[in-house]
Amino acid sequence: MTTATSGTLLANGSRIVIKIGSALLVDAATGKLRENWLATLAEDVARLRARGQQVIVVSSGAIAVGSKALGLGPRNTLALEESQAAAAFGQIGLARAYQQAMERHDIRIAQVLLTLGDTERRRAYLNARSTLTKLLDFGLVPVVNENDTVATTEIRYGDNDRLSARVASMVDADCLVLLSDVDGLYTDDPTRNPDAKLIPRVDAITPDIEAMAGTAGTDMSTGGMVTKLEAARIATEAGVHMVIAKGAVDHPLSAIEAGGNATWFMAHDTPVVARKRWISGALQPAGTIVVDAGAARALSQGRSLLPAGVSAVRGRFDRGDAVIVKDQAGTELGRGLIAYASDDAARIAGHKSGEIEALLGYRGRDEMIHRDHLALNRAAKRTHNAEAGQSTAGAQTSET
Ligand SMILES: Nc1ncnc2c1ncn2[C@@H]1O[C@H](COP(=O)(O)OP(=O)(O)O)[C@@H](O)[C@H]1O
Ligand SMILES: N[C@@H](CCC(=O)OP(=O)(O)O)C(=O)O
Repeated sequence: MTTATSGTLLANGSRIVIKIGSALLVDAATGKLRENWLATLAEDVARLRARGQQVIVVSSGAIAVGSKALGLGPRNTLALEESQAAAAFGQIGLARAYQQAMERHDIRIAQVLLTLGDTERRRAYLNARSTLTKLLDFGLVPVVNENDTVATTEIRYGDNDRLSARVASMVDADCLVLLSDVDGLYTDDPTRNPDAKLIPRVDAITPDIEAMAGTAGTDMSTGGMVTKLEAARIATEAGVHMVIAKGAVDHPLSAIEAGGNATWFMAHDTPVVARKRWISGALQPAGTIVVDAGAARALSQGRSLLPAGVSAVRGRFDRGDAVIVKDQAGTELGRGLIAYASDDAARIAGHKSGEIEALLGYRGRDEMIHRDHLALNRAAKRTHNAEAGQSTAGAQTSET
């Protein structure tokens, strides 16, 4: 991959998550936030937003700021309750610094504190996802950190590398940027081995790649490369590209786009993602299915389309053909492979799945389009997220 291509992945993504490490944001000697640097990051964020990109920041630094101000020792020497108290104190200063830096560009921020459990338990996950997407729809920049004060050993990440990857996967981001004190993954820890070489691109996180990762180089940070590779695995498996780059330069995002040193971890296409890409990009649609509002909302939650949610069938097609799915206003929601030929689809449209056999004389599939065969447009997913919280009861779709 050329550096131009890698910069393009950041420039072209519509949703970007940026993780900022403690060592970058906080001066180790004074424990003060690097406000001048933050100002250049805010300029970068404003530039991304001006071209229509949505941005989420995941920022570390609460413990580093709080522990210094409370006169406590380095982070790796603190007891859990000391670091939790330091985080509670430091988080206020952290949020204020982001607010001041961003409001110079008329960007409003919102604070979101999450634990590991919040990204793993389904209900909490769905709530966190809809809050984040609602904030993006409102035009805000969510600033996320771990909810250190409530997190017990079992439910805490302890590192924002993995948290940021979960957030990126949760909101269906295109690109996750880990800004660090190092400009990428090296063959060995470059702070200990001067012969270590930068690896510009990783397509698969093999045992050889894992063997290169060491722990953190400063006593302010946690995890080092080990948690960054774990983040890369979470992100790439969820279809999110990830890049590790040096943050300690002015305008660090511009530097990445300009093709500066970095390591890119390329997103995987899972079989379902690959099939959906093929459905939406390669197949010529033979007809159109119009769905009602409840079905449109529930489709965007990832459910299958049942006949009952279909209000019109247009065109002539066979079973297995690609069709366009539209809402009643005529907006394309996505494309999918239909389980019925057009005549049968028209006959069962608006009917419950249990009536299919009586209507057609054979027991076909319950779903008109199975969710694994439905490639939704991003905007359709966002519409749902913006409306999440509204009841989808009665929506004519299926969890299958
Ligand atoms: N193979 C490696 N390549 C690059 N850095 C490595 C490697 N192994 C260990 N490290 C260490 O990881 C550090 C970055 O992680 P960390 O200090 O946790 O940063 P952050 O605060 O940005 O999360 C580097 O400064 C380096 O000391
Ligand atoms: N939640 C913690 C940050 C945890 C963390 O991952 O820190 P870092 O390794 O510097 O990214 C804090 O705000 O201090």
